[in-house]
Amino acid sequence: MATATFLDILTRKPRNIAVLTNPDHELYLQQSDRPTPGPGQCLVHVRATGICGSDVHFWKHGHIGDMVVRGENGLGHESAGVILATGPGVTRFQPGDRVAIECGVPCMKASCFSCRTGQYNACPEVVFYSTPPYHGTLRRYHVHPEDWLHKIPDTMTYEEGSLLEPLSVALAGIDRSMLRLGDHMVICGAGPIGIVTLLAANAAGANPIVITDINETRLELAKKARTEGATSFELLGQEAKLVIECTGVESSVVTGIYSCRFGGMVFVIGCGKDFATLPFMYMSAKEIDLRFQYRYHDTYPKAIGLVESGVIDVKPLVTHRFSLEDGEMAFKTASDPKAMALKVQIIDE
Ligand SMILES: NC(=O)c1ccc[n+]([C@@H]2O[C@H](COP(=O)([O-])OP(=O)(O)OC[C@H]3O[C@@H](n4cnc5c(N)ncnc54)[C@H](O)[C@@H]3O)[C@@H](O)[C@H]2O)c1
Ligand SMILES: OC[C@H](O)C(O)[C@@H](O)CO
Ligand SMILES: [Zn+2]
Ligand SMILES: [Zn+2]
Repeated sequence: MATATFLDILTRKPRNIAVLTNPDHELYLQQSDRPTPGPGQCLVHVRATGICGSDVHFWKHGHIGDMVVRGENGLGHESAGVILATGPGVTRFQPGDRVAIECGVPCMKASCFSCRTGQYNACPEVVFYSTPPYHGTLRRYHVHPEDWLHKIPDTMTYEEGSLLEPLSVALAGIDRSMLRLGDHMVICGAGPIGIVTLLAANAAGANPIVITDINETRLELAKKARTEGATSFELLGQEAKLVIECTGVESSVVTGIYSCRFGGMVFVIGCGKDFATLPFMYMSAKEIDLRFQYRYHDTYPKAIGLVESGVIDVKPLVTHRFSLEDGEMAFKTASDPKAMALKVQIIDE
């Protein structure tokens, strides 16, 4: 069965295709040869990839902070697929296994403080696929170290597998924000990160939850995506104990700060400008904590369990689907507010 899958796909689709950008802000498809898995690596046929706000940002703006697009750069880091072949020494996987790809591959050396202490998202040598200078996983064939692949159950779709990545961001944020049952909460921004944070915060017991956006459609999508049981969706009734900021836009961060109660916390997931002006002394007089999230560590197993058990339903996030060949159109849709997209997926059958 697995061998048939392998031969079938390679015969039908012998060439690798990827979606790339470059320092001139162009977006294009590029063909290349199918890679061969080396020791400890698996060859994955990437079946579903979601477009992240960061992918659009690298394309349109050429950088996020000091991560700069300096050459041709493949996009995409929210991917799931099926293993077609394994390299020498691979022990945990075999062809036919369905996997989610964790795109940050840290060094894991004992001499690396971040890796040694479990905060591998801070590894200075991390290869994060799609962050320059590393190509992304928005490609047909991708080789990946087996250690950073996560088996997904047969009941989980590839799309859900790819959504484990933004869910990982939200889970890491919820964890570090120390959200507690019954916390009054505001989420700024109803993009995919804001909505998946809404789903996770709802599951974690925040109540009530208010979500903001400047785009009505996004707020409607947030309402649709919320799970049964989320209450008091529109009225907080008092200042927030916790604000999770999912836009990175300065004015939104400031609004978040003014929504906070004495001793509350503004937890920033969104990526914004290099410098921001904040109401410094207001925060001081109200003892408002400001914390940040940078990617995630050790979230995939938890995310798989939450989706598999139905505690978090990520499916409503997907609004548009395109083939890999239509990758350019997929990015235009993801970045055009008139398209009213939330999560755009690129699918390769
Ligand atoms: N920290 C991390 O590790 C991490 C990981 C993934 C994504 N991100 C960042 O998280 C952010 C959200 O990602 P996304 O994919 O949801 O992006 P997105 O652009 O799809 O969503 C952002 C939303 O914010 C809304 N918005 C803009 N200005 C606003 C304002 N002033 N008030 C309220 N809402 C406003 C937009 O209308 C949009 O719906 C991005 O900045 C992304 O780069 C950070
Ligand atoms: O989901 C992961 C994020 O998009 C990336 O960390 C990005 O913000 C920078 O590379
Ligand atoms: Zn991302
Ligand atoms: Zn390291």
